[in-house]
Amino acid sequence: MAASGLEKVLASLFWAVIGLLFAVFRVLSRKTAAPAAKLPSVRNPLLLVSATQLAKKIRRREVLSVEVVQAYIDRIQDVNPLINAVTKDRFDAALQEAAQVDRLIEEETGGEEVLEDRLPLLGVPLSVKSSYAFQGMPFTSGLCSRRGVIASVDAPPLTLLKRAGAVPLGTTNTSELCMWSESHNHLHGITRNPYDLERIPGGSSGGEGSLLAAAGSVIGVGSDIGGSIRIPAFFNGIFGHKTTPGVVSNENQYPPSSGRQEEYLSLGPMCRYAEDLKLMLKIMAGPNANMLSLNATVDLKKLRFFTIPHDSGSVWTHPVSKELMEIQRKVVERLEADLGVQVQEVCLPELSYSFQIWDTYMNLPDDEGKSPVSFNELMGEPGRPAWPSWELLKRMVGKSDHTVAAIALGLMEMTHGSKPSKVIMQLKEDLQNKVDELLGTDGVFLYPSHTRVAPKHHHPLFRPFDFAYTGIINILGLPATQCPLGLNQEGLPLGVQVVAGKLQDHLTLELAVFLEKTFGGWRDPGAE
Ligand SMILES: CCCCCCCC/C=C\CCCCCCCC(N)=O
Repeated sequence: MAASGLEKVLASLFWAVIGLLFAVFRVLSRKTAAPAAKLPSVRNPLLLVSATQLAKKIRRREVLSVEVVQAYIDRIQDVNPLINAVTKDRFDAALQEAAQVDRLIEEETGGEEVLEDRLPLLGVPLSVKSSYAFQGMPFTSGLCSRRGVIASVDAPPLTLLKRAGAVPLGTTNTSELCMWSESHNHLHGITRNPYDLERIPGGSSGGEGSLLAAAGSVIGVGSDIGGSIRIPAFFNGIFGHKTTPGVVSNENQYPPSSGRQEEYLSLGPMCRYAEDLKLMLKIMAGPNANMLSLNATVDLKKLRFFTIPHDSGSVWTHPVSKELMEIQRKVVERLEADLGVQVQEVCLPELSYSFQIWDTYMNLPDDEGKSPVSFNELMGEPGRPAWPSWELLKRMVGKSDHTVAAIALGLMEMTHGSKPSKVIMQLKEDLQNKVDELLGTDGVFLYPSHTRVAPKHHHPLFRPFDFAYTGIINILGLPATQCPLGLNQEGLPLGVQVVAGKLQDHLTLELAVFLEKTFGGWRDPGAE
Protein backbone atom coordinates (compact mmCIF):
# COMPACT_ATOMS: atom_id res chain seq x y z
CA MET A 1 0.00 0.00 0.00
CA ALA A 2 2.22 2.79 -1.31
CA ALA A 3 1.93 6.30 0.14
CA SER A 4 0.54 9.01 -2.14
CA GLY A 5 2.95 11.33 -3.97
CA LEU A 6 1.95 14.25 -1.75
CA GLU A 7 2.53 12.23 1.39
CA LYS A 8 5.97 11.18 0.16
CA VAL A 9 6.91 14.81 -0.52
CA LEU A 10 5.64 15.92 2.89
CA ALA A 11 7.50 13.10 4.61
CA SER A 12 10.73 13.90 2.72
CA LEU A 13 10.49 17.55 3.77
CA PHE A 14 9.74 16.56 7.37
CA TRP A 15 12.71 14.18 7.55
CA ALA A 16 15.03 16.79 5.98
CA VAL A 17 14.10 19.29 8.72
CA ILE A 18 14.39 16.60 11.42
CA GLY A 19 17.80 15.58 10.06
CA LEU A 20 18.99 19.17 10.33
CA LEU A 21 17.61 19.52 13.87
CA PHE A 22 19.29 16.25 14.84
CA ALA A 23 22.65 17.50 13.55
CA VAL A 24 22.26 20.68 15.63
CA PHE A 25 21.22 18.60 18.66
CA ARG A 26 24.30 16.39 18.29
CA VAL A 27 26.61 19.40 18.19
CA LEU A 28 24.93 21.11 21.16
CA SER A 29 24.83 17.96 23.28
CA ARG A 30 28.45 16.93 22.57
CA LYS A 31 30.34 16.52 25.81
CA THR A 32 33.58 14.99 26.97
CA ALA A 33 33.03 11.34 27.72
CA ALA A 34 32.70 10.59 31.44
CA PRO A 35 33.15 7.02 32.63
CA ALA A 36 29.70 5.46 32.38
CA ALA A 37 28.29 4.52 35.81
CA LYS A 38 26.92 1.01 36.14
CA LEU A 39 24.24 -0.36 38.42
CA PRO A 40 25.42 -2.59 41.28
CA SER A 41 24.60 -6.23 40.64
CA VAL A 42 21.75 -7.84 42.57
CA ARG A 43 23.20 -9.50 45.67
CA ASN A 44 20.18 -10.26 47.86
CA PRO A 45 18.56 -13.53 46.65
CA LEU A 46 15.15 -12.28 47.83
CA LEU A 47 15.26 -9.85 44.91
CA LEU A 48 15.53 -12.73 42.45
CA VAL A 49 12.23 -14.42 43.28
CA SER A 50 8.93 -13.85 41.45
CA ALA A 51 6.01 -12.23 43.28
CA THR A 52 4.12 -15.52 43.05
CA GLN A 53 6.96 -17.37 44.81
CA LEU A 54 7.57 -14.57 47.30
CA ALA A 55 3.91 -14.64 48.32
CA LYS A 56 4.18 -18.40 48.84
CA LYS A 57 7.35 -18.07 50.95
CA ILE A 58 5.74 -15.32 53.05
CA ARG A 59 2.56 -17.37 53.59
CA ARG A 60 4.66 -20.38 54.62
CA ARG A 61 6.67 -18.19 56.99
CA GLU A 62 9.86 -19.09 55.15
CA VAL A 63 10.58 -15.38 55.00
CA LEU A 64 9.06 -12.34 56.69
CA SER A 65 7.32 -9.69 54.62
CA VAL A 66 9.41 -7.14 56.54
CA GLU A 67 12.59 -8.79 55.25
CA VAL A 68 11.35 -8.72 51.67
CA VAL A 69 10.16 -5.10 51.89
CA GLN A 70 13.45 -4.05 53.53
CA ALA A 71 15.44 -5.82 50.76
CA TYR A 72 13.55 -3.80 48.15
CA ILE A 73 13.95 -0.55 50.08
CA ASP A 74 17.72 -1.14 50.29
CA ARG A 75 17.87 -1.86 46.58
CA ILE A 76 15.87 1.27 45.71
CA GLN A 77 18.22 3.32 47.87
CA ASP A 78 21.15 1.86 45.93
CA VAL A 79 19.78 2.26 42.41
CA ASN A 80 17.42 5.21 42.44
CA PRO A 81 20.17 7.86 42.62
CA LEU A 82 21.32 6.43 39.27
CA ILE A 83 18.02 5.80 37.50
CA ASN A 84 15.67 8.40 39.05
CA ALA A 85 12.62 6.16 38.67
CA VAL A 86 10.84 6.76 42.00
CA THR A 87 8.89 10.00 42.33
CA LYS A 88 7.85 9.48 45.96
CA ASP A 89 8.55 6.64 48.34
CA ARG A 90 6.57 5.49 51.39
CA PHE A 91 9.16 3.28 53.01
CA ASP A 92 8.10 3.79 56.64
CA ALA A 93 4.45 3.05 55.86
CA ALA A 94 5.44 0.01 53.78
CA LEU A 95 7.53 -1.41 56.63
CA GLN A 96 4.64 -0.90 59.05
CA GLU A 97 2.23 -2.64 56.66
CA ALA A 98 4.73 -5.49 56.20
CA ALA A 99 4.98 -5.91 59.99
CA GLN A 100 1.15 -6.09 60.15
CA VAL A 101 1.24 -8.78 57.46
CA ASP A 102 3.74 -10.81 59.46
CA ARG A 103 1.51 -10.53 62.57
CA LEU A 104 -1.55 -11.57 60.57
CA ILE A 105 0.23 -14.67 59.24
CA GLU A 106 1.42 -15.52 62.72
CA GLU A 107 -2.16 -15.38 64.01
CA GLU A 108 -3.87 -17.02 60.99
CA THR A 109 -5.24 -20.42 61.85
CA GLY A 110 -6.97 -21.22 58.54
CA GLY A 111 -3.73 -22.39 56.90
CA GLU A 112 -1.85 -21.50 53.78
CA GLU A 113 -4.72 -22.20 51.34
CA VAL A 114 -7.03 -19.73 53.06
CA LEU A 115 -4.38 -17.04 52.81
CA GLU A 116 -3.62 -17.84 49.19
CA ASP A 117 -7.28 -17.63 48.29
CA ARG A 118 -8.09 -14.43 50.21
CA LEU A 119 -4.76 -12.59 49.99
CA PRO A 120 -2.76 -13.94 47.03
CA LEU A 121 -0.17 -11.14 47.15
CA LEU A 122 0.10 -10.89 50.91
CA GLY A 123 3.28 -9.08 51.92
CA VAL A 124 4.66 -8.64 48.38
CA PRO A 125 6.09 -5.21 47.43
CA LEU A 126 4.54 -3.26 44.55
CA SER A 127 5.37 -0.04 42.68
CA VAL A 128 2.78 2.25 41.10
CA LYS A 129 2.91 4.60 38.10
CA SER A 130 2.33 8.18 39.25
CA SER A 131 -0.56 8.68 36.83
CA TYR A 132 -2.73 6.40 39.03
CA ALA A 133 -4.63 7.77 41.95
CA PHE A 134 -2.87 6.40 45.03
CA GLN A 135 -4.42 7.81 48.20
CA GLY A 136 -2.08 10.17 50.02
CA MET A 137 0.55 10.13 47.27
CA PRO A 138 1.40 12.78 44.64
CA PHE A 139 -0.78 12.34 41.56
CA THR A 140 1.22 14.27 39.00
CA SER A 141 1.65 12.53 35.61
CA GLY A 142 4.77 14.63 35.26
CA LEU A 143 2.94 17.95 34.89
CA CYS A 144 4.49 20.89 36.77
CA SER A 145 1.09 22.49 37.37
CA ARG A 146 0.06 19.35 39.30
CA ARG A 147 2.86 19.82 41.81
CA GLY A 148 1.26 19.28 45.21
CA VAL A 149 -1.80 17.37 43.91
CA ILE A 150 -2.34 14.48 46.31
CA ALA A 151 -4.74 11.67 45.43
CA SER A 152 -7.70 11.36 47.80
CA VAL A 153 -8.66 7.82 46.69
CA ASP A 154 -7.04 4.77 45.13
CA ALA A 155 -7.61 3.85 41.48
CA PRO A 156 -9.73 0.64 41.45
CA PRO A 157 -6.96 -1.77 40.26
CA LEU A 158 -4.73 -0.44 43.03
CA THR A 159 -7.49 -1.00 45.60
CA LEU A 160 -7.71 -4.60 44.37
CA LEU A 161 -3.94 -5.15 44.55
CA LYS A 162 -3.79 -3.69 48.06
CA ARG A 163 -6.78 -5.81 49.05
CA ALA A 164 -4.86 -8.85 47.78
CA GLY A 165 -2.17 -7.96 50.30
CA ALA A 166 0.41 -6.13 48.15
CA VAL A 167 2.54 -3.53 49.94
CA PRO A 168 3.17 -0.42 47.80
CA LEU A 169 6.66 1.05 48.08
CA GLY A 170 6.05 4.27 46.18
CA THR A 171 5.20 5.91 42.88
CA THR A 172 7.23 6.09 39.67
CA ASN A 173 7.94 8.58 36.93
CA THR A 174 6.18 9.06 33.59
CA SER A 175 6.50 11.25 30.52
CA GLU A 176 4.66 14.58 30.69
CA LEU A 177 0.93 13.75 30.69
CA CYS A 178 1.88 10.14 29.81
CA MET A 179 2.13 10.97 26.15
CA TRP A 180 5.68 10.30 25.01
CA SER A 181 8.05 7.38 24.76
CA GLU A 182 10.65 8.96 27.06
CA SER A 183 9.98 9.40 30.80
CA HIS A 184 11.16 12.96 31.23
CA ASN A 185 9.36 15.98 32.70
CA HIS A 186 10.31 19.19 34.48
CA LEU A 187 8.69 18.11 37.75
CA HIS A 188 10.52 14.87 38.53
CA GLY A 189 13.35 15.00 36.00
CA ILE A 190 14.62 12.33 33.65
CA THR A 191 14.47 8.58 34.29
CA ARG A 192 17.34 6.43 33.01
CA ASN A 193 17.61 2.94 31.60
CA PRO A 194 19.35 0.59 34.06
CA TYR A 195 21.21 -1.22 31.24
CA ASP A 196 22.77 2.04 30.01
CA LEU A 197 22.15 5.23 31.93
CA GLU A 198 22.62 7.28 28.76
CA ARG A 199 19.59 5.63 27.25
CA ILE A 200 15.87 6.01 27.81
CA PRO A 201 13.70 3.59 29.79
CA GLY A 202 10.79 4.33 27.45
CA GLY A 203 7.45 5.81 28.39
CA SER A 204 5.07 6.58 29.56
CA SER A 205 5.42 3.90 32.29
CA GLY A 206 9.21 4.39 32.14
CA GLY A 207 9.67 4.74 35.90
CA GLU A 208 8.02 1.34 36.34
CA GLY A 209 10.10 -0.20 33.55
CA SER A 210 13.37 1.16 34.88
CA LEU A 211 12.69 0.33 38.55
CA LEU A 212 11.50 -3.20 37.83
CA ALA A 213 14.46 -3.97 35.56
CA ALA A 214 16.84 -2.57 38.18
CA ALA A 215 15.34 -5.07 40.67
CA GLY A 216 14.00 -2.15 42.73
CA SER A 217 10.51 -3.66 42.51
CA VAL A 218 9.09 -7.04 41.55
CA ILE A 219 5.64 -6.10 40.23
CA GLY A 220 4.16 -2.82 39.04
CA VAL A 221 1.17 -1.37 37.26
CA GLY A 222 1.26 0.50 33.98
CA SER A 223 -1.21 2.02 31.51
CA ASP A 224 -1.08 1.92 27.73
CA ILE A 225 -2.86 3.87 25.01
CA GLY A 226 -0.07 3.82 22.46
CA GLY A 227 2.55 1.51 23.95
CA SER A 228 3.11 2.95 27.42
CA ILE A 229 3.38 -0.48 29.02
CA ARG A 230 5.03 -2.34 26.14
CA ILE A 231 7.65 0.24 25.10
CA PRO A 232 9.19 0.56 28.60
CA ALA A 233 8.86 -3.18 29.18
CA PHE A 234 10.77 -3.72 25.91
CA PHE A 235 13.50 -1.13 26.52
CA ASN A 236 14.05 -2.52 30.05
CA GLY A 237 13.91 -6.22 29.26
CA ILE A 238 10.87 -7.11 31.37
CA PHE A 239 7.32 -8.36 30.77
CA GLY A 240 4.42 -5.99 30.24
CA HIS A 241 0.86 -6.84 29.33
CA LYS A 242 -1.64 -4.52 27.66
CA THR A 243 -4.96 -6.07 28.58
CA THR A 244 -7.96 -6.28 26.25
CA PRO A 245 -9.72 -2.91 26.82
CA GLY A 246 -12.76 -2.89 29.09
CA VAL A 247 -11.45 -5.58 31.44
CA VAL A 248 -9.38 -3.58 33.95
CA SER A 249 -10.97 -0.35 35.19
CA ASN A 250 -9.52 2.89 33.78
CA GLU A 251 -11.06 5.05 36.52
CA ASN A 252 -9.03 7.57 38.50
CA GLN A 253 -6.06 8.05 36.25
CA TYR A 254 -4.65 11.33 35.06
CA PRO A 255 -5.13 12.34 32.33
CA PRO A 256 -8.53 10.65 32.07
CA SER A 257 -9.48 9.27 28.68
CA SER A 258 -11.99 11.26 26.63
CA GLY A 259 -13.67 11.01 23.20
CA ARG A 260 -13.26 7.39 22.06
CA GLN A 261 -9.99 6.89 23.97
CA GLU A 262 -11.57 4.63 26.60
CA GLU A 263 -11.72 1.97 23.87
CA TYR A 264 -7.94 2.11 23.39
CA LEU A 265 -6.61 2.68 26.91
CA SER A 266 -5.74 -0.38 28.98
CA LEU A 267 -4.10 -0.96 32.30
CA GLY A 268 -1.97 -3.98 32.89
CA PRO A 269 0.81 -5.65 34.86
CA MET A 270 4.54 -5.04 34.43
CA CYS A 271 6.97 -7.48 36.03
CA ARG A 272 10.28 -9.33 35.82
CA TYR A 273 8.85 -12.85 35.94
CA ALA A 274 6.28 -14.13 33.44
CA GLU A 275 4.28 -16.17 35.96
CA ASP A 276 3.32 -12.96 37.78
CA LEU A 277 1.44 -11.55 34.78
CA LYS A 278 -1.55 -13.86 35.18
CA LEU A 279 -1.73 -13.56 38.95
CA MET A 280 -1.68 -9.77 38.77
CA LEU A 281 -4.18 -9.56 35.94
CA LYS A 282 -6.65 -11.81 37.79
CA ILE A 283 -6.47 -9.43 40.73
CA MET A 284 -6.49 -6.16 38.79
CA ALA A 285 -9.51 -7.20 36.71
CA GLY A 286 -11.68 -7.89 39.80
CA PRO A 287 -15.03 -9.42 38.79
CA ASN A 288 -14.21 -8.70 35.12
CA ALA A 289 -11.60 -11.46 35.27
CA ASN A 290 -14.58 -13.65 34.26
CA MET A 291 -14.46 -12.00 30.83
CA LEU A 292 -11.08 -13.69 30.27
CA SER A 293 -10.18 -17.39 30.32
CA LEU A 294 -7.33 -16.99 32.78
CA ASN A 295 -7.94 -20.35 34.43
CA ALA A 296 -8.04 -22.26 31.15
CA THR A 297 -5.19 -24.65 30.36
CA VAL A 298 -3.50 -23.45 27.18
CA ASP A 299 -1.87 -26.05 24.95
CA LEU A 300 0.54 -23.94 22.88
CA LYS A 301 0.90 -26.78 20.37
CA LYS A 302 -2.74 -26.32 19.39
CA LEU A 303 -2.48 -22.59 18.63
CA ARG A 304 -2.05 -21.03 15.20
CA PHE A 305 1.06 -18.84 15.00
CA PHE A 306 1.86 -15.93 12.70
CA THR A 307 4.80 -13.59 12.41
CA ILE A 308 4.64 -10.07 11.01
CA PRO A 309 8.23 -8.82 10.65
CA HIS A 310 7.46 -5.13 9.99
CA ASP A 311 4.79 -2.57 9.13
CA SER A 312 5.21 -2.99 5.34
CA GLY A 313 7.08 0.29 4.93
CA SER A 314 5.55 3.48 6.30
CA VAL A 315 6.98 6.85 5.26
CA TRP A 316 6.79 7.93 8.92
CA THR A 317 8.34 5.03 10.81
CA HIS A 318 11.91 3.71 10.50
CA PRO A 319 12.78 0.21 9.35
CA VAL A 320 12.95 -2.41 12.09
CA SER A 321 16.61 -2.99 13.00
CA LYS A 322 18.37 -6.13 11.77
CA GLU A 323 18.89 -7.45 15.30
CA LEU A 324 15.17 -7.21 16.10
CA MET A 325 14.20 -8.91 12.82
CA GLU A 326 16.77 -11.58 13.64
CA ILE A 327 15.56 -12.23 17.19
CA GLN A 328 11.96 -12.46 15.96
CA ARG A 329 13.15 -15.05 13.40
CA LYS A 330 14.79 -16.96 16.26
CA VAL A 331 11.49 -17.00 18.15
CA VAL A 332 9.85 -18.47 15.05
CA GLU A 333 12.56 -21.14 14.85
CA ARG A 334 12.16 -22.07 18.51
CA LEU A 335 8.37 -22.24 18.26
CA GLU A 336 8.63 -24.52 15.26
CA ALA A 337 11.38 -26.69 16.77
CA ASP A 338 10.11 -26.94 20.35
CA LEU A 339 6.34 -26.99 19.81
CA GLY A 340 6.22 -28.59 16.39
CA VAL A 341 3.95 -25.81 15.09
CA GLN A 342 4.17 -23.93 11.79
CA VAL A 343 4.58 -20.17 12.01
CA GLN A 344 3.17 -18.40 8.98
CA GLU A 345 4.69 -15.10 7.86
CA VAL A 346 2.00 -12.51 7.17
CA CYS A 347 2.14 -9.14 5.43
CA LEU A 348 -0.56 -6.58 6.27
CA PRO A 349 0.00 -3.53 4.02
CA GLU A 350 -2.52 -1.45 6.02
CA LEU A 351 0.01 -1.45 8.88
CA SER A 352 2.04 1.12 6.95
CA TYR A 353 -0.71 3.57 7.99
CA SER A 354 -0.45 2.67 11.67
CA PHE A 355 0.48 6.17 12.81
CA GLN A 356 -2.27 7.88 10.80
CA ILE A 357 -4.82 5.34 12.06
CA TRP A 358 -3.75 5.82 15.70
CA ASP A 359 -3.81 9.60 15.35
CA THR A 360 -7.23 9.63 13.66
CA TYR A 361 -8.93 7.31 16.16
CA MET A 362 -7.40 8.99 19.20
CA ASN A 363 -9.10 12.20 18.09
CA LEU A 364 -12.57 10.83 17.31
CA PRO A 365 -15.54 12.11 19.32
CA ASP A 366 -17.44 9.77 21.63
CA ASP A 367 -20.90 8.34 20.85
CA GLU A 368 -22.53 11.58 21.98
CA GLY A 369 -20.38 13.61 19.61
CA LYS A 370 -18.13 15.00 22.35
CA SER A 371 -14.54 15.54 21.18
CA PRO A 372 -11.62 14.42 23.34
CA VAL A 373 -9.99 16.97 25.62
CA SER A 374 -7.13 18.44 23.61
CA PHE A 375 -3.50 17.99 24.63
CA ASN A 376 -3.10 21.76 24.82
CA GLU A 377 -6.03 21.95 27.26
CA LEU A 378 -4.41 19.25 29.40
CA MET A 379 -1.08 21.09 29.33
CA GLY A 380 -2.66 24.44 30.27
CA GLU A 381 -4.59 25.72 33.27
CA PRO A 382 -8.35 25.03 33.62
CA GLY A 383 -10.09 27.10 30.94
CA ARG A 384 -6.74 28.32 29.58
CA PRO A 385 -5.18 25.91 27.07
CA ALA A 386 -1.42 26.07 26.65
CA TRP A 387 -0.10 28.05 23.70
CA PRO A 388 2.61 25.74 22.33
CA SER A 389 4.41 28.31 20.12
CA TRP A 390 4.83 30.56 23.15
CA GLU A 391 5.97 27.60 25.24
CA LEU A 392 8.52 26.75 22.55
CA LEU A 393 10.01 30.24 22.74
CA LYS A 394 10.09 29.99 26.52
CA ARG A 395 11.71 26.53 26.34
CA MET A 396 14.49 27.95 24.13
CA VAL A 397 15.50 30.20 27.01
CA GLY A 398 14.87 27.50 29.63
CA LYS A 399 11.70 29.14 30.99
CA SER A 400 8.92 26.71 30.03
CA ASP A 401 7.57 24.14 32.46
CA HIS A 402 6.91 21.82 29.51
CA THR A 403 9.21 19.38 27.75
CA VAL A 404 10.08 19.79 24.07
CA ALA A 405 8.15 16.57 23.40
CA ALA A 406 4.94 17.92 24.98
CA ILE A 407 5.31 21.23 23.14
CA ALA A 408 5.84 19.33 19.85
CA LEU A 409 2.66 17.32 20.51
CA GLY A 410 0.80 20.57 21.21
CA LEU A 411 2.07 22.04 17.93
CA MET A 412 1.17 18.91 16.00
CA GLU A 413 -2.35 18.99 17.43
CA MET A 414 -2.83 22.45 15.91
CA THR A 415 -2.32 20.97 12.42
CA HIS A 416 -5.23 18.51 12.81
CA GLY A 417 -8.10 18.90 10.38
CA SER A 418 -11.61 19.10 11.78
CA LYS A 419 -12.86 15.97 9.97
CA PRO A 420 -11.30 12.50 10.20
CA SER A 421 -10.02 11.09 6.91
CA LYS A 422 -12.47 8.59 5.38
CA VAL A 423 -9.58 6.84 3.65
CA ILE A 424 -7.80 6.24 6.94
CA MET A 425 -11.01 5.04 8.60
CA GLN A 426 -11.58 2.58 5.76
CA LEU A 427 -8.00 1.31 6.09
CA LYS A 428 -8.56 0.71 9.80
CA GLU A 429 -11.77 -1.21 9.13
CA ASP A 430 -10.00 -3.36 6.53
CA LEU A 431 -7.11 -4.02 8.91
CA GLN A 432 -9.46 -4.84 11.79
CA ASN A 433 -11.37 -7.34 9.66
CA LYS A 434 -8.18 -9.01 8.44
CA VAL A 435 -6.64 -9.22 11.91
CA ASP A 436 -9.82 -10.47 13.62
CA GLU A 437 -10.19 -13.15 10.97
CA LEU A 438 -6.52 -14.12 11.21
CA LEU A 439 -6.51 -14.45 15.01
CA GLY A 440 -9.94 -15.87 15.82
CA THR A 441 -9.85 -17.39 19.30
CA ASP A 442 -6.74 -19.53 18.83
CA GLY A 443 -4.32 -17.36 16.86
CA VAL A 444 -1.29 -15.38 18.06
CA PHE A 445 1.03 -13.14 16.07
CA LEU A 446 4.53 -11.88 16.78
CA TYR A 447 5.17 -8.22 15.95
CA PRO A 448 8.15 -5.97 16.81
CA SER A 449 7.60 -3.96 20.00
CA HIS A 450 9.52 -1.08 18.43
CA THR A 451 11.92 -0.41 15.56
CA ARG A 452 15.13 -0.51 17.63
CA VAL A 453 16.45 -1.17 21.13
CA ALA A 454 16.42 1.59 23.78
CA PRO A 455 17.68 4.82 22.16
CA LYS A 456 19.79 7.55 23.78
CA HIS A 457 18.07 10.27 25.78
CA HIS A 458 15.95 12.68 23.70
CA HIS A 459 16.48 10.71 20.47
CA PRO A 460 12.75 9.83 20.14
CA LEU A 461 12.24 13.51 19.26
CA PHE A 462 13.91 12.71 15.97
CA ARG A 463 11.99 9.47 15.33
CA PRO A 464 8.64 10.42 16.86
CA PHE A 465 6.38 8.01 14.98
CA ASP A 466 8.05 4.67 15.72
CA PHE A 467 5.68 4.10 18.66
CA ALA A 468 3.09 3.27 15.95
CA TYR A 469 4.29 -0.37 16.22
CA THR A 470 2.59 -0.54 19.59
CA GLY A 471 -0.05 2.18 19.02
CA ILE A 472 -1.84 0.30 16.25
CA ILE A 473 -2.51 -2.63 18.60
CA ASN A 474 -4.40 -0.23 20.92
CA ILE A 475 -6.67 0.93 18.12
CA LEU A 476 -7.33 -2.67 17.10
CA GLY A 477 -8.42 -3.39 20.70
CA LEU A 478 -6.19 -6.46 21.03
CA PRO A 479 -4.33 -7.81 24.08
CA ALA A 480 -0.53 -7.87 23.74
CA THR A 481 2.36 -9.00 25.93
CA GLN A 482 5.87 -7.66 25.51
CA CYS A 483 8.38 -10.46 26.20
CA PRO A 484 12.13 -10.00 26.79
CA LEU A 485 14.45 -12.08 24.59
CA GLY A 486 17.92 -11.58 26.06
CA LEU A 487 20.46 -8.81 25.42
CA ASN A 488 22.20 -7.58 22.26
CA GLN A 489 25.98 -7.17 21.90
CA GLU A 490 25.86 -3.81 23.66
CA GLY A 491 24.02 -5.37 26.59
CA LEU A 492 20.64 -3.82 25.71
CA PRO A 493 17.36 -5.77 25.95
CA LEU A 494 15.81 -7.38 22.90
CA GLY A 495 12.15 -8.40 22.79
CA VAL A 496 8.95 -8.90 20.86
CA GLN A 497 5.24 -8.29 21.45
CA VAL A 498 2.85 -11.20 21.11
CA VAL A 499 -0.71 -10.33 20.17
CA ALA A 500 -3.92 -12.37 20.36
CA GLY A 501 -7.59 -11.87 19.53
CA LYS A 502 -9.87 -9.81 21.78
CA LEU A 503 -10.29 -11.31 25.26
CA GLN A 504 -7.74 -14.04 24.47
CA ASP A 505 -5.21 -12.60 26.93
CA HIS A 506 -4.53 -16.07 28.36
CA LEU A 507 -2.84 -17.06 25.07
CA THR A 508 -0.23 -14.29 25.11
CA LEU A 509 0.39 -14.80 28.84
CA GLU A 510 1.07 -18.50 28.27
CA LEU A 511 3.40 -17.73 25.38
CA ALA A 512 5.24 -15.28 27.66
CA VAL A 513 5.96 -18.16 30.06
CA PHE A 514 7.27 -20.28 27.17
CA LEU A 515 9.50 -17.47 25.85
CA GLU A 516 10.88 -16.83 29.33
CA LYS A 517 11.91 -20.49 29.60
CA THR A 518 13.36 -20.49 26.10
CA PHE A 519 15.20 -17.15 26.07
CA GLY A 520 16.02 -16.72 29.76
CA GLY A 521 13.71 -13.80 30.63
CA TRP A 522 14.95 -10.78 32.59
CA ARG A 523 18.72 -10.28 33.10
CA ASP A 524 20.42 -8.41 35.93
CA PRO A 525 21.59 -5.07 34.44
CA GLY A 526 24.41 -4.94 37.00
CA ALA A 527 25.78 -8.38 36.14
CA GLU A 528 29.48 -8.42 35.20
C1 LIG B 1 10.22 17.24 16.28
C2 LIG B 1 9.17 16.41 16.90
C3 LIG B 1 7.95 16.15 16.00
C4 LIG B 1 6.75 15.83 16.86
C5 LIG B 1 5.68 15.04 16.19
C6 LIG B 1 5.03 14.21 17.23
C7 LIG B 1 4.18 13.14 16.63
C8 LIG B 1 4.07 11.93 17.48
C9 LIG B 1 2.70 11.72 17.97
C10 LIG B 1 2.41 11.09 19.07
C11 LIG B 1 3.43 10.47 19.96
C12 LIG B 1 2.78 9.71 21.05
C13 LIG B 1 3.71 8.75 21.74
C14 LIG B 1 2.87 7.83 22.55
C15 LIG B 1 3.67 7.00 23.49
C16 LIG B 1 2.84 6.15 24.38
C17 LIG B 1 1.57 6.81 24.86
C18 LIG B 1 0.83 5.98 25.88
N1 LIG B 1 0.33 6.66 26.93
O1 LIG B 1 0.56 4.81 25.71
